[in-house]
Amino acid sequence: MTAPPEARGPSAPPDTAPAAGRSAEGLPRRYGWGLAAVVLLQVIGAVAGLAPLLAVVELGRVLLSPGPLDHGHVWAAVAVGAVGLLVRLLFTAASSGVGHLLDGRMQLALRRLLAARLGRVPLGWLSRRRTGELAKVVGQDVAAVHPLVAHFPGEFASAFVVPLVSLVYLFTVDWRLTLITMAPVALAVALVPLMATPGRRRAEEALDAGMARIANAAVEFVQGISVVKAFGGGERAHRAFITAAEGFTDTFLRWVRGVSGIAAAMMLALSPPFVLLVVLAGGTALITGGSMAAADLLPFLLLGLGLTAPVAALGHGFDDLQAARRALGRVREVLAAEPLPEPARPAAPHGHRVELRGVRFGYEPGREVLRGIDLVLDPGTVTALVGPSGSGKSTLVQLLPRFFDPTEGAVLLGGVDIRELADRELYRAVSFVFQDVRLLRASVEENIALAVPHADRGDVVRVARTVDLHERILRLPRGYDTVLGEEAELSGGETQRIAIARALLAETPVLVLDEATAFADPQTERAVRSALADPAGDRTVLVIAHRLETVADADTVLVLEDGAVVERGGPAELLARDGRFAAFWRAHRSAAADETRGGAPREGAPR
Ligand SMILES: Nc1ncnc2c1ncn2[C@@H]1O[C@H](COP(=O)(O)OP(=O)(O)OP(=O)(O)O)[C@@H](O)[C@H]1O
Repeated sequence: MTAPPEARGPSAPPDTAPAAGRSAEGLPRRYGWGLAAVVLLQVIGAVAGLAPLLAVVELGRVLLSPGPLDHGHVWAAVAVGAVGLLVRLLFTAASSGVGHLLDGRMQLALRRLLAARLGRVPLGWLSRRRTGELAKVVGQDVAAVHPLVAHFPGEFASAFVVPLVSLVYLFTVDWRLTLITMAPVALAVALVPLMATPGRRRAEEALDAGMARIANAAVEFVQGISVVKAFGGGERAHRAFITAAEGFTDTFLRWVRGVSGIAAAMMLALSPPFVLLVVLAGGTALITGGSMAAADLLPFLLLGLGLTAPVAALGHGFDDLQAARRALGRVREVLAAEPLPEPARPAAPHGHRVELRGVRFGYEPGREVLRGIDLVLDPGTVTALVGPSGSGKSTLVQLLPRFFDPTEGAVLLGGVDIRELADRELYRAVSFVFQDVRLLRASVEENIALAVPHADRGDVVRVARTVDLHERILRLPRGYDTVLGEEAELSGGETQRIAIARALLAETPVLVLDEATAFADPQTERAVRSALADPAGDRTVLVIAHRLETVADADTVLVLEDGAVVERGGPAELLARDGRFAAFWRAHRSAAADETRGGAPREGAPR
């Protein structure tokens, strides 16, 4: 199902519509005329480039011919040569200009397509991808189309047209020496298929994969460097990088071994000395045999070299071309990622009661992480989700903001399947604070007001006060205008509180929260509590609870085990039942007691 234009998010630029001709495949069609112009200009330039050579041939003929010098002929040849040179200069420059312009446009279009697609893929798809991997696709891989657009079409066309025109001319001079002159090119062309065997393609793919492994190992090493240093595991982390680099060396050597023989043979066949040798040997034989005039050798010497040069250039471009083809393959793979289906006719939710009906979900086929979840979250209630690590808590809460769609069953908001809601509608209703908070390289104010871009400063300050950040922000170099990540860095707890402030300012009726244990400072705990306490009293809250306080204050507790709800009810009721929840409670209470060195646990008893 594709979304009609009106169903797209407000931020989608108009050029990103996935309409016909706006796919990666549609790009060559969209820029077809431009590409044709690049080819035509290049061909005219290249053919005009033959004129100076022919002029030299003519001059040779005139100067070598017996009798008085025909000045008119000489000047005509010089003029033709000069004009040819000028035309060549102008046209190849124009071709290159248009090619680079097109290249810029196509790269922009591809990046827009990628941005549009990345904006529509499930959020969960993005969180599973490595950052380095996607950055490479959007950056380097898109840039790799450069030779494909700016250089290859023109070079490819002239590599055919120039030799063809030259050959036609040479045939008119002497067909036998023409055939001899063609021998080096024919030899080189015969070697081309050996450069594109499946084995070589595999070797090239292995080379790319090896490079990607190095990039990932480097990114991971740099990202985790602080942890690695702190735990003295520097060598271990280096090892991943070194292993990747060594693996790459082996792959590279295999690739070089496979290609070097063919490449050397091609270079030899196309090298000027070899071509000259062939032409001279053939020409001498014909001249001494008396079947060709000595002056006729000149065009073969001049144009013969011109036959091989474009083919040699093509050979160099071939590797770039292969690399571009593989890069485009990776771009296409991202573009082929299934977007979350959007409804053709978005429905409107009635209220903000959340319901999960028979929800099943697995990241991979055959391995279910959620196995039939039924639950109702009523407005004005806080539901705490507890359960052992890996039981599926994060997966479950991520279904509400549509990180993924359930494989079976449905998530309903206000009685409507969230798949039937427009994105905008869903994110107006549901906000989330998960552990992995990303701040934008933007001002503090913009970061807090992400969901409400036109919020006034007063509101931003109000939520910042609620999460205990106001004083801290005032201490930043430029207060609320400080650009995060550039002018100032925030701590983990402060980052969490920015995310909570963001959610509070959005005032969505549904809030999904993962209580981060990593940042359990008193201020962040207070911020979480203010997020859970709703003055208006009708917010629907689902929280992955790690602290007993949160559990104790919840209206309902759900105990999740192995993807299924094994217990549900009020905390006091569950405690009285002495089942899974009671065990969880006791375990956490003794942990909390240990933390306070045997003192009384901080958490109160369930209501
Ligand atoms: N992106 C993913 N791709 C594949 N499997 C995943 C992914 N995320 C989680 N899982 C798997 O799904 C199962 C449930 O994970 P989930 O993170 O939902 O559990 P959790 O209860 O939130 O755990 P924790 O409390 O440790 O965060 C685990 O077995 C996990 O390995």
